[in-house]
Amino acid sequence: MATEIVNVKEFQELARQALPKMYYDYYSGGAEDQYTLRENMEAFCRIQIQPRILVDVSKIDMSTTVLGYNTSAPIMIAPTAMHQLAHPEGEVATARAAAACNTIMVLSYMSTCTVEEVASSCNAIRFFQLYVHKRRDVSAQLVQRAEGNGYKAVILTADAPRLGRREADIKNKMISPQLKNFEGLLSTEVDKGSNIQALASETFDASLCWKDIGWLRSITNLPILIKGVLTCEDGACLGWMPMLLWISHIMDTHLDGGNSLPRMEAEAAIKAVEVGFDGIIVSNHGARQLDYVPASISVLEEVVQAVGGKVPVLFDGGVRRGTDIFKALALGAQAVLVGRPVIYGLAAKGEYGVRRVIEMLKDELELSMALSGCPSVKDITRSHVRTERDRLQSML
Ligand SMILES: Cc1cc2nc3c(=O)[nH]c(=O)nc-3n(C[C@H](O)[C@H](O)[C@H](O)COP(=O)(O)O)c2cc1C
Ligand SMILES: CCCCC(=O)C(=O)O
Repeated sequence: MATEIVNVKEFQELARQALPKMYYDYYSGGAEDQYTLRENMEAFCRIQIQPRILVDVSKIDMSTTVLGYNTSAPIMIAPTAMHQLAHPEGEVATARAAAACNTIMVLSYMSTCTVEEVASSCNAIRFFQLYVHKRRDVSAQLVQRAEGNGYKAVILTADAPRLGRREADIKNKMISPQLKNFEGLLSTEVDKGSNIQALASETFDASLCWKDIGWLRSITNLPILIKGVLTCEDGACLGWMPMLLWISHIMDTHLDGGNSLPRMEAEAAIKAVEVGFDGIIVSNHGARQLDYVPASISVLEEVVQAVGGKVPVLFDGGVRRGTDIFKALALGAQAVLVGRPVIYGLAAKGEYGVRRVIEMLKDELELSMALSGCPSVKDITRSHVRTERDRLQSML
């Protein structure tokens, strides 16, 4: 008899056994040295939980809202490309699992099932992730199809003017399937170099910048969130060195103020709000773009502070445990998105596997809340966690 799967991480090994190496490497890999890939998970380990005792936790309520939509728990499915390489039912299976768990799914611009197929497969609440294509009319058509098919928000991924360097994909000559969303719109059969790389360079508009957001507003009435903008060294410095914060405070107060590192971080967050985004996703793209950026959990708090509650802040990168979700909520995220574990569940056991992944994370979060004295998500506060920065500050 097969041994019982007891946590999300164990699905990774099942996926490795189920998938051709080329696809497993594509899903699991990160950029270059994969430093940030390791950091995304290890940074969670450096945050401790500070539980409260003797709180009535006989009932735990994990439900929350994201952009006004009710969800059973603050856990969403991150946009990840090409689910049919993991399982023949692809994104349709993922969406059905999302519906069964009452969780929000973000469909990738690079999906293998079409926007319409996913929409008609179930009643999951769906958001649509957007890459801005070099041919703007292609992206505009996709956004309008999503809006017409009941997707509730657009998530603009802003950390991919070019594709990160994933060396396994280069070695494996990773090939992407034909993406049905683009049938009749453009050819995705590109056969030079690493096909995935060629697909990306054919697609991504590297000239996209802040001033183009007006164009995006003009093509849709949906709320627009921005994903991946706020992960930079600035936040990590702030997290690691309280002295730098102090020095920067002095610089801000007494010098020109415009060039200090933490200020730049805050400005990026504020800019996203000023430009009119309806939400922010703190993300380093699962460590697949620029290597040596900080773990996304280590910059979350600075972003939350800079945004100051004006729009919701969501989070992704390295979430593998209910305690990870608890930590992200304590640091100010409204919900987390989960990327690879969902694909591993899909590869191992199809729709059922995705459901199990989400259920396991929900069960772990519920237990974490009970054991830390938090009967509802709003009871999870900043003082329920202790970060490295807190520990360093307490030494001063
Ligand atoms: C295989 C794979 C494909 C991805 N495809 C996309 C994509 O099409 N669009 C996007 O915005 N992000 C994409 N991402 C990034 C995820 O949305 C998310 O930021 C990341 O997976 C979160 O980290 P985690 O995998 O540790 O949970 C992809 C990630 C992976 C692993
Ligand atoms: C060209 C496919 C890009 C999908 C993506 O965002 C990723 O693999 O991280």
